[in-house]
Amino acid sequence: MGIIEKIKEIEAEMARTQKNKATEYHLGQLKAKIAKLRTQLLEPPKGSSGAGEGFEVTKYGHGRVALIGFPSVGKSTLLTMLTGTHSEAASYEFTTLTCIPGIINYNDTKIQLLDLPGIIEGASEGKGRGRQVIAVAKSSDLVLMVLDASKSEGHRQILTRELEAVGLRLNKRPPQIYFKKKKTGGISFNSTLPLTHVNEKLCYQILHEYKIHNAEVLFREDATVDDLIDVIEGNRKYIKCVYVYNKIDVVGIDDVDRLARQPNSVVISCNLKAGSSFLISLLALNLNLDRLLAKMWEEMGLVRVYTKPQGQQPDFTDPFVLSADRGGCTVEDVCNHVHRTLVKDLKYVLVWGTSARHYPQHCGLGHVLQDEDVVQIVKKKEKEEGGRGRFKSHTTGPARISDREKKAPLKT
Ligand SMILES: Nc1nc2c(ncn2[C@@H]2O[C@H](COP(=O)(O)OP(=O)(O)OP(=O)(O)O)[C@@H](O)[C@H]2O)c(=O)[nH]1
Ligand SMILES: [K+]
Ligand SMILES: [Mg+2]
Repeated sequence: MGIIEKIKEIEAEMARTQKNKATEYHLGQLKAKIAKLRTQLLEPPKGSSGAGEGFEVTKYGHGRVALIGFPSVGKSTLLTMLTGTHSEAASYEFTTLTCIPGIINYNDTKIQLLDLPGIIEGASEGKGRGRQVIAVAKSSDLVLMVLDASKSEGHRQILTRELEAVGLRLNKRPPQIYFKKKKTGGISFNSTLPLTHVNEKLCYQILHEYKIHNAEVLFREDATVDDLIDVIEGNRKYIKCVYVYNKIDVVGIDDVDRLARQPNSVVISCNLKAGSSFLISLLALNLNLDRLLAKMWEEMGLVRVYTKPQGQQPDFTDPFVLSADRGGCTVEDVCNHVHRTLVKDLKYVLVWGTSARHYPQHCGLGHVLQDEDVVQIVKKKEKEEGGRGRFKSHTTGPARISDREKKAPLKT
């Protein structure tokens, strides 16, 4: 029996089993069995890179965004409109067969946008090009789930299920469960609060299913069995998702209004034909793509940091772009962007902007920067070479670092 058949069989058994106190252990065990099989399913066939032909696109720019959706919802049309890169669009399904990259220039940053083939129900089991598409989604910083505003709302749930089945978790944070495998000592199970979904026995049973007999488990929130399995599997990818309802030109204003009010959603139209009603043309004058870009930017959480040479204005067209998800946003991270060895030469930085308590603030390596902050990097050498004098002219406070900072020079 193949893996998919095994999953189907267990799913059928779960559907048959009534949910109650007496069956919760059995159901938990079945969930763990399915999770293990799904992980097996994800392992690339021996000898392949896993990506698949036409899907190996090099990362480019400051972040990667993937367009995921059913066929013919308008993914390619949207890519062409946002990036200027042409991706074939047509009224038949599966027009796009590979991964097509484009670049969005936004707020002085470059964001890689990837057009992908449509995926269908069963994609997680390998239907269509589902597996390749999902692998690309996993490599992204943000997923734009493109939906057809005129089609069933169930599509959003079906797609979410497909992505969840392969370990993607949309707009969720990792469960607050500490889990560590041990060599000996048995299983220690603790929680910092009363649990309503999982107890010690259920936890043991799940771990037993994974043949784990020595481990430390600490629940820091009232997590579920599924959360526990996610933590044990350890291969889940937590990724942000914006739901993009396209083709609002073909639905009524009430539907547009309802969809636009859903969390993490943006309504757009890529196809404003001459025949559209006056109201819709007004509403879609700019097709709401600017709103989509703004939402995308907000969700990516990119942090632009401008460096200011002494005695000069910063170059506001050329930021260093950092991200908490990709490498971090501290002064140290900026230094590493500027030059590999800068950290060891750094004395401190002066910071202007929203992360600073006063302007400029003296900061060390650990200081966390915010979008549009300006930094001036002061190196140790500059002082010895008489740089301190020049530097002095830019500070409002004393240009001397305090004795405390001398002892722990790079900590704030
Ligand atoms: N009415 C309307 N039609 C649209 C809109 N956006 C795209 N279309 C049309 O929808 C059809 C499918 O568009 P595509 O861009 O090929 O869709 P896709 O999601 O890339 O499709 P696949 O690559 O086949 O998965 C085309 O005929 C587009 O012209 C829109 O906002 N409104
Ligand atoms: K199409
Ligand atoms: Mg397409």
